[in-house]
Amino acid sequence: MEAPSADASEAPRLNHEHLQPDELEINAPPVKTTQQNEGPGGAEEQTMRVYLRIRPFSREELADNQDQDCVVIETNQMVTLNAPKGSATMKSSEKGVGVSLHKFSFSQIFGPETTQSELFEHTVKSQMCGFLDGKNALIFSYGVTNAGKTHTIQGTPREPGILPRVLDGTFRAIEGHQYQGMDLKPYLRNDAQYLAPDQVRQERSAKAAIFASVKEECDHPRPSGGSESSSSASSSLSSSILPTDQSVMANSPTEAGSSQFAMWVAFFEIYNESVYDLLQPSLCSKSKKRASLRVCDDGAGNAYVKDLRWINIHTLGEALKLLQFGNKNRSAAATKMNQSSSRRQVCFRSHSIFTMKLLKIDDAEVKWLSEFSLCDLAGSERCNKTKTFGERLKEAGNINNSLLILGKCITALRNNQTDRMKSSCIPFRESKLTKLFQAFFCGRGQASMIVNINQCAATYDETLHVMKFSAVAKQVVQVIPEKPLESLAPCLVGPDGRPLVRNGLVDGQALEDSFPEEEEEDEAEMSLLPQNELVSMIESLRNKLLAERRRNLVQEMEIRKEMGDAMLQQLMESEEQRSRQIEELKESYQEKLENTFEMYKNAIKEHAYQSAMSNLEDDYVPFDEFLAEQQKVEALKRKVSELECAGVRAVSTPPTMEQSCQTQPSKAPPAEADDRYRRLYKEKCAVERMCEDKQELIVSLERRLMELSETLEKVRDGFLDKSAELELLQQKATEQAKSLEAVLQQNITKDREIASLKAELAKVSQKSPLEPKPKRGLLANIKEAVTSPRKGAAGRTLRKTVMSLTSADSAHHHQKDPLCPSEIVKQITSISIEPGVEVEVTIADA
Ligand SMILES: Nc1ncnc2c1ncn2[C@@H]1O[C@H](COP(=O)(O)OP(=O)(O)OP(=O)(O)O)[C@@H](O)[C@H]1O
Repeated sequence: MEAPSADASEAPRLNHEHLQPDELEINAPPVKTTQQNEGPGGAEEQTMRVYLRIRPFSREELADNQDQDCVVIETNQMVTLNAPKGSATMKSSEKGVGVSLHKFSFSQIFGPETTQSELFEHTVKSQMCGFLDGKNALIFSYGVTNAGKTHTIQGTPREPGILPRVLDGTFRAIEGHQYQGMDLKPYLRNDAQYLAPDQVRQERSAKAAIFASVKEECDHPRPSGGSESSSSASSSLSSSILPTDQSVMANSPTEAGSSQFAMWVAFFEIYNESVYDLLQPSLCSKSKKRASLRVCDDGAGNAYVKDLRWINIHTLGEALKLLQFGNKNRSAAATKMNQSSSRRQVCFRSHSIFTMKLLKIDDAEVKWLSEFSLCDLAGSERCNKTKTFGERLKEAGNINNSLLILGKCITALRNNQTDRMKSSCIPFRESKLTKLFQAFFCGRGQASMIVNINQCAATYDETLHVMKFSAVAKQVVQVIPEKPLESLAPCLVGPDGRPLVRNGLVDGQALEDSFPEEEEEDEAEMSLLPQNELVSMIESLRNKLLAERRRNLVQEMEIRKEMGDAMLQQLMESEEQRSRQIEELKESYQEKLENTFEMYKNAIKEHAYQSAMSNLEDDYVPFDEFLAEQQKVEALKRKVSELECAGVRAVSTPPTMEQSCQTQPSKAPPAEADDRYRRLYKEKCAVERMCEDKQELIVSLERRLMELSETLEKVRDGFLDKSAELELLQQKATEQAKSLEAVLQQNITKDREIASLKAELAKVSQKSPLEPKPKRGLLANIKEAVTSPRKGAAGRTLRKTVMSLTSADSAHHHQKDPLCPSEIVKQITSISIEPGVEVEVTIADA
């Protein structure tokens, strides 16, 4: 194992001591990475080729800060994975469980800059050459959703993937040697069937129907749910491959001579553990329910898909049309893998398998038949991370289950090979996928795997899981027999051992009769056995059944646990969301309440002011006027006193004013003085009258002033009363807000209790899953808490909504604005409120 880099070893969590023995074993470079050993009988022994392809970051991912150096390519065979902060791996390593750095070795690593052509040259091309020489090959792409599996297998019109390149290479190699008849067709898994003329006609019309519907699609394109296929795909694909891959020309089948080649293809998917033909013309309409196909045994231990449609093709264009047709039928879904992104993208939810069969025909005799399958596995994903539910959860469960079984098979194969003493059963038959690929793992052909990963920090844990899986796969040793090719020629024998091939051709009807379906064949074989053997067989079958059931139970538990976890997570999240909503509601209610009180306060103040002003209006004397009157009085008083003084000075022995007025003068004054005296006396009397008038006016004004002061006093008292009432209302509102808060607190406590009960429920459901009970909406609870009358205070609380006030009492006023403050004030003042009676006012939301 390569030593970690200096930087890595300095980091506290990255040293070797933290590496688990498991990891050390996984990361150990395989003994037979590139070398091939000679097996018994000249068989070729080699480890399974496992390639790693790292896809480049998308612009969105870079913007989302997904580039955290999680994947570091050390050499072209060694890669290091560094756990990013926040990943489950990092969290476990921080707790001292596991490590944050993992190293993995591969047959070859292809970085983000690798082109499709380079990938093809260094991975699949050798297998394609083997295919042209009669060898079987299987390529499967494995990785999490959105890791680039489909891009690797199919590619785009501008960057064709390995499948179009294999097709292109094959057609170039057999160019000029194509078998034009359609009467020799693949049959079962390894054999060929001779077709009668009417069967040939059926084949031709089936093919024509598919191409017609593809043409229709091209003429009336509709939004594609899958890959980037388009009407121009075939031509652009073809033109983009042709100039680059000239080297393929050199790989024409060995000793082609006068031999001819027929190419047949099939395209199917495994979705929710059911096999569906993707080349069924009726499928495109999607109106009919799809018929699932059976996986049967051909009698020689090879699984095949019964009734699968095989189409004879002669050009790359035809092949690409079929690919395009099949892609439209694939089960896909829109996913949001990137947590922070709202962009959804279509991802395939099934394993798709495109199989090519090449028949080498010499003098109307099938010399050999080779098979090349490309399997685009559905993306493995964590249900709880991607928030899958319903149908998606079922799909994810099936995908994860079939990948789990694939992993089990590979692990069992590796274990059996490393410790031949402990040969354990390999569970190929537990899933359709492994059942179909079993032959490849047992030496029927070369299998290789392309592991696709992205470098996103968000999917680090899943990527690590994929890498661990591939590390095990890489240690599987494949034994491929080096038999002469002729011995692999299609051949069938019946139960009596007689070959069914006549003149190199297979009699289809005889085959149908001789090889019933799997179950029937088992029965037939068993009936030939003696009774005691049958009993022991039954016993062993029963044991197997029990073991199988146990395994299934464990698997079911695992799946249930994962589903339970996902549901629990979802529930917790919805609880969190609800608590947030409650908080928001609480805040908005409080704000509304405060606004309402502010409005009331202002309205009451205004009302008090208005009423004070209207009282004042009646008795109002402008201040200037009042001052002017007072000044006049003062002036008059001054004049009186001046006149008095003047009178005293004018009369030498002046009588008192009273004497002068009431008695006759005792001595007659001289005439001049008498006149003057009289005049003065008159003036004095006039002034006195004026003084009296003014005095009266002053008195009356003073009285008015007193009255005004009293009125002002009253108004002030009224205002103080209103303020006191307002204070009371405010206190009431505060109490109400507190009680609302208490109710909300109770609700939150109840929600917490519910959450803890759910957690318990989830735990219990791991043992015995229960249906989750429907819950009462929290909003309903809040509404009820808010609207239900408080007990105890019922007798003292007058409830009246402004809405009802406005509608019942003054419906004709302010119809469009029920919360008009002046209207509210009027309504309030129209209610006579007894002292000590609380008024609770609820503002109904307009
Ligand atoms: N090597 C690459 N270079 C450029 N773009 C790539 C590469 N690999 C993948 N992509 C892009 O990444 C996106 C996801 O790729 P793709 O659909 O092949 O993923 P997938 O693993 O097949 O996903 P799923 O399993 O969900 O179907 C596509 O937009 C594809 O074009």
